[in-house]
Order: sequence, then structure tokens, then C-alpha cells
Amino acid sequence: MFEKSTWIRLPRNVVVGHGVLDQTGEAISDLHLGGTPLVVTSPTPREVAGDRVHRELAELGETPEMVIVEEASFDEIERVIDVVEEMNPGYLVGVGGGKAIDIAKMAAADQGLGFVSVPTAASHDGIVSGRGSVPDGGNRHSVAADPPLAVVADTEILADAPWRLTTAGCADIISNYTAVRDWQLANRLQNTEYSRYAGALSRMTAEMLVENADSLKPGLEQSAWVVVKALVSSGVAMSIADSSRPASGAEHLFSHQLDRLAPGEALHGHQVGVGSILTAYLQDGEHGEFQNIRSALATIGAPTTAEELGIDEDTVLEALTTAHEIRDRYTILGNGIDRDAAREAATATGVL
Ligand SMILES: NC(=O)C1=CN([C@@H]2O[C@H](COP(=O)(O)OP(=O)(O)OC[C@H]3O[C@@H](n4cnc5c(N)ncnc54)[C@H](O)[C@@H]3O)[C@@H](O)[C@H]2O)C=CC1
Ligand SMILES: O=C(CO)COP(=O)(O)O
Ligand SMILES: [Zn+2]
Repeated sequence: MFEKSTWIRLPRNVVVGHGVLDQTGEAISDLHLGGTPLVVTSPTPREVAGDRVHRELAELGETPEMVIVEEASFDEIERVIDVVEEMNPGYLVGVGGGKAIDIAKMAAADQGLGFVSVPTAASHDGIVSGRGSVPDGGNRHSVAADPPLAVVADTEILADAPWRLTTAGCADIISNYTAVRDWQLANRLQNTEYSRYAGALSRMTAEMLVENADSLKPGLEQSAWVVVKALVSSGVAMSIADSSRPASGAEHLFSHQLDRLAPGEALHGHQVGVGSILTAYLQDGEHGEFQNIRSALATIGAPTTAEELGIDEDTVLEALTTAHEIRDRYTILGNGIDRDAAREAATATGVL
């Protein structure tokens, strides 16, 4: 008897392009959400877009509230939840980089409310996905939440954001190559459920970005367009899989471990990019995809070495040899690789 079932939760309105911030109200009206909006933003994104979004939402009829978050932490999520409990909004709107969007996403999920994502930086695929990632002391928690009901990504704003945030978003996408390979490996060795649709979409997204790597330049709105479309596509792959598997393999474990060992040193996307070079080498040796991944990262100006990440040799080796302990997710790291093997991979790939 056939007993499989699936539930794919996707954003309903994805609005991407030049000046689309002005369509935020329209994108939200179209969702038929009731009640007062609560805008969650952080200081710079507020100036860049938050105040404009607030004004636009006021035109929908309800006077919106706004809360400014300073850091990504469970305390800040609690603070936003307190505001929600006090004002009883109809929905949340996260305006900013990953920090404001994650906090809005997690507070909304906690309170059973919908949320809308208005990214001001194309820094990683969390701006579209249903997952939150929150630092907590020396740990980082990757938590399942709900995907945004709508995403409004204005390429004029994204193109104006610091270029390093965009290269981090690119690297997060490029890392899909190794994430999908690890997922397939886990499927073969551990019978982990694998979705061919999600795997193919995720890999194709990375391929399209690599094919366009030459044309990605700071300040070019076309570049912001290419990157944000790829982030949306990657988010959709995660929704289809109902897991971050299509976009998170050993390279992400390595990055999560770096977050513990060297917090705040480098951006998530930059760390996973370097992790992806190492992972590709571990997956296929010197004749595999690591060279293509490294040259695509170099072309867009993302880090390809520990030095460019600002992380020392010992920390890289420690992260690589302990990354498998982060969570129960089978990858090419298996039950862990030894320090000499880690050094060999890091040296052969030029990471060290
Ligand atoms: N949900 C997920 O799957 C993931 C979530 N994360 C989380 O996301 C956060 C990191 O995301 P980021 O976007 O790097 O952090 P962020 O939101 O702190 O933004 C980085 C910096 O860029 C500034 N910024 C943003 N947009 C700007 C603009 N248009 N112009 C000028 N400055 C601008 C911000 O003010 C901030 O100083 C962390 O909290 C991390 O845990 C990271 C990876 C994946
Ligand atoms: O960053 C992500 C995908 O790019 C999310 O992955 P995690 O589930 O490892 O946090
Ligand atoms: Zn990522």
C-alpha cells in the first residue's frame, strides 16, 4: 500500500527587483492578514528600509509598531515575544540582515503568527528559509521555524549593502554542491530520506551561480538580482525537503564549529565557502570539484583560505576534526577525521 505523504511550506509572494520595497504593502495586503503589523529591524537596516516599510504599512490602515533588535540571541527573541504578547499584533515583518529576520521568524513561530521577510542584505539563504540559527553562549542552535509568508527583496537596496555580505550569500549557495553530495552519501549509507527534486534544484542553483560568477560585481544591481534569486531557489529546495539538508552538509558543520571556536570572526557564508572547498576535497580528492568551488569563490572575492577568514591553523584543524559532533547529521566526515587527514586536506586545497 502507498502511504507516503508530504507537506511543502513555501512563501506565497516572492517579490524581487528594483524598487520593490514600495510594493511591501501590496505584497502583504495580498496575503489577507489581519491585525496590526510589528516591524522587527536592527539599527542600520532600519535606516535603509525599516522606516520606509513602517510608513508603508501605516497606509494599510493599522498603525504598525516597531522593535529594534541589537543582537542575535535568545534574550532578544524573548524581548520581541514580550512585545508581541503586549501588543497582540496580527503578523511580524523582519527587515534587515539575518539577525532581524531570524529573530522575527523565531518570535513569530513561537507565537503562532505569520511573518514577512524584507532582506536588506543577500548574506545567506536564511532570509528565505524556514530555519533560524541563533548563537547561544558557545553554542549555535539551528531551529526549525516557519518560512516567511512573503519575501520582498529590493535589489536596489541589496546592491547598496556591503559587498562582503553579498559574497557571503554567494558562498552559501556555492556550498550547495557539497551539501547535496553529503545528503546523497547519507542516503546511501544511512538510508536518510533524500528528495531528488530538492537535490537537483539545490545543485542547479549552485551551478547557475558559478556560471555567472564572472559577472558578479560590487554595486551592480544585476549581481544582487542573481544572488537573491539563487537564495530564494535554495530556500525553496529546503522547503521541498522540509530540512536544511539540500543546503547544509559537512561545510556547514565546519562553519558552525568555527562559530563556537572563533565567534564573530567571519561571516557564515564565508566560513561555509571555505568549508565547501575542504569538504569537496574530502569527498573526491584532488580531481574533484574543489578546484571549481575555490575558483568560483575567488572570482567573486569570497575567502578561500583560513588567513582570509581571519582564523588560525589550529582553530581550522580543531573545527574540521570535531565538526561531526555538532549534530546528528551524517556527512563525509563520518565519525570524525583525524588531525593529520584534516591537515592534509587543508594543505592540499590551499586553505592552510
Ligand atoms: N536562518 C539561517 O539559516 C541562518 C541564520 N544566520 C544568522 O544570521 C545572522 C547573520 O546574518 P547577517 O545578515 O550577516 O547579519 P546581520 O543581520 O547582523 O547583518 C550584518 C551587518 O550588515 C548590516 N547591514 C544589513 N543590511 C545592510 C545594508 N543594506 N546596508 C548597510 N549595512 C547593512 C547590519 O546592520 C549588520 O551590521 C546571524 O545571527 C546568524 O546566526 C546565519 C546563517 C543561516
Ligand atoms: O545555513 C543554512 C543553509 O544554508 C542552514 O543550515 P543549518 O541547518 O546547518 O543551520
Ligand atoms: Zn548556510
